[in-house]
Amino acid sequence: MKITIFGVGLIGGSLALCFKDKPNIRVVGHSNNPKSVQKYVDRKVVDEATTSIEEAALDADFIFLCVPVGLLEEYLLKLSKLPLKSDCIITDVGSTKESITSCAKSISLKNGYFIGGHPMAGSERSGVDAATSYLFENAFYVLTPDPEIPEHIYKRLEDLLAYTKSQIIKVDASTHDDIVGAISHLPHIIAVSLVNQVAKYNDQNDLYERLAAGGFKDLTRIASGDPVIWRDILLNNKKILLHLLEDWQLEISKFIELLKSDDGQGVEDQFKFASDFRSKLPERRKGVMTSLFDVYVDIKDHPGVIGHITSELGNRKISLKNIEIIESRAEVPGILRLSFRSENDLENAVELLKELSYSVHF
Ligand SMILES: NC(=O)c1ccc[n+]([C@@H]2O[C@H](COP(=O)([O-])OP(=O)(O)OC[C@H]3O[C@@H](n4cnc5c(N)ncnc54)[C@H](O)[C@@H]3O)[C@@H](O)[C@H]2O)c1
Ligand SMILES: O=C(O)C(=O)C[C@]1(C(=O)O)C=C[C@@H](O)C=C1
Repeated sequence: MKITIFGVGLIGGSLALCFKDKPNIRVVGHSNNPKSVQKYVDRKVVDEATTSIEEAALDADFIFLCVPVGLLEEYLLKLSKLPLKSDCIITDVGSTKESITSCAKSISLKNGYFIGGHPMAGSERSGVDAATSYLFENAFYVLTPDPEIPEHIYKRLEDLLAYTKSQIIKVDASTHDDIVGAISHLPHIIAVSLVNQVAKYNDQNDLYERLAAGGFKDLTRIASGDPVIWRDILLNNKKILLHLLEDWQLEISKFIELLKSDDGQGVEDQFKFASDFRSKLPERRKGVMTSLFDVYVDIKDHPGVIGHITSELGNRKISLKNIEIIESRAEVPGILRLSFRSENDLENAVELLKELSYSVHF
């Protein structure tokens, strides 16, 4: 089976890694740039790579379009003019679904079928170097098949995506764009605006930058997303985003009023409502930066404490996926976030840390 990936970046590269070395699968990457083609092969992200669209598409059983949203339709049009393998499935990973699914409906693919897709996992990083086979694990993977897509074709794509260990969910394209506009695109705009607001104050006094800590960093991680990727997403979902931004202005105005009128109860109510809603969100829909299997450990500020924890874990053959110092200031206890790849590793680590009298929480 041949799987072709156009755009072997964060998402395309991660998909390639999910499929590579699986039985009877050959993964082929495409790039316009001969140096990138060589890099994909050298890094073993794909089995083969080419700069020729025709060669990449020829005989492919599945084609994944993983380029920026603004290029998806162009690629689909090019593919529609090529002789595709019978029953070839073309899918995309774009963060918006309405325009590409309408485009697919308006053109006829020779022998092929188009099914829109969007893995709800990612990161602020981009490019093939950020790709990982774990990216989609436990995340939702949205598919937006046209009602006319035969069930057995849809099933073929669903079966292949099992390699991503994601959870497939079928949603219609326009509902997808409404919801993802609110839970992904709007937050990216807010994060960027907030960072830019603070950057202006920082021009006058760089203490802003130096004091920016947990809250600011947590809220603004996504402001580091790739500018071209986000330009395309926001312009493509402009209609929905303009409504959402108007609603956002109302939310902000609410706070202006509450503060102007010293309405402490109103402020409390806003926080309480938000906290109640947030606590109901599913525990884990992870990107590469978060994990289902995390534990937080309180650590005292003395030399060797991190080494002690990691070597004790190593002695018990518990492998760490990631380690992060959340807070570390002289004389003040800090917090260590330890991430594991499996529930079993997490449980063993927690047992060990408790034995060693560390205070752990989740
Ligand atoms: N970043 C995320 O968190 C995320 C999550 C889900 C879906 N997506 C979607 O996935 C797609 C890819 O995003 P990404 O984050 O992997 O970006 P990326 O920048 O890591 O990868 C984009 C790929 O497209 C290629 N590309 C860029 N411009 C090109 C051009 N002009 N011609 C040919 N190829 C070109 C790049 O070489 C790269 O391989 C986008 O449609 C995005 O909306 C992104
Ligand atoms: O985790 C992140 O950094 C992301 O931005 C991932 C994220 C999101 O907003 O949740 C970004 C874009 C996608 O299309 C899907 C997922």
